[in-house]
Amino acid sequence: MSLLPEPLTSRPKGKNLFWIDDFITPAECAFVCQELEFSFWQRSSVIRKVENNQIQSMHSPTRISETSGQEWFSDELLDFLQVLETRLESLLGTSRQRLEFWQATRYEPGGQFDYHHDAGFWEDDPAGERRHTILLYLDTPERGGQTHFRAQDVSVRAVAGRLLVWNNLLPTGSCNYGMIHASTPVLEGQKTTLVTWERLNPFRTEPLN
Ligand SMILES: O=C(O)CCC(=O)C(=O)O
Ligand SMILES: [Fe+2]
Repeated sequence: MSLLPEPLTSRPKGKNLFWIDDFITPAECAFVCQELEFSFWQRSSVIRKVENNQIQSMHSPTRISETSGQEWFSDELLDFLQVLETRLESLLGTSRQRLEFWQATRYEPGGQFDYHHDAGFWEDDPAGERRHTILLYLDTPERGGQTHFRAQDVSVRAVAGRLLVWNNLLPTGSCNYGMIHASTPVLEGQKTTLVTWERLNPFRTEPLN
């Protein structure tokens, strides 16, 4: 008999999203947060389409948080991500080659990410659109910080160890604008996440480490 809690999957009917509690253990959450403490954090950016369908990454008052990209992660954290990706490959039936590089995000009280779409920018990219968003909550803010899908009327609480996955695309492969979502303001405590996106085609040309 295992003493670890059984992972519990919640899948609201017809909503293109699900979450799994205890996808990683409290000890793993603590380990990742500790490794991230000494990572290099920068103000988070948003993606916009500008003239000629060009994509630009820019700072915006609609996103108040800090981001640390995988290029800043410690070797120990990269080793853990290998284990995590193996779990994700079997969960989603995908290959890690399709995953973008990981980003950590942290929100302090007042931090938020206003309503936006994760897809709709990469129809002409060789790696294709962002099919799935894969979001892992690493800590549990006392108040606020839910991921809110306003057109789906679904709000998911940030709980340490919870994995949230949603599909950004319609069956045709184009952006499902019904998956518009936000990270609602953190009101008390801190919210830290790890996020990646599964593209339709291979994204990584080199191994992780
Ligand atoms: O942190 C969240 O709850 C949502 C994050 C998000 O939407 C994103 O990183 O694209
Ligand atoms: Fe998003």
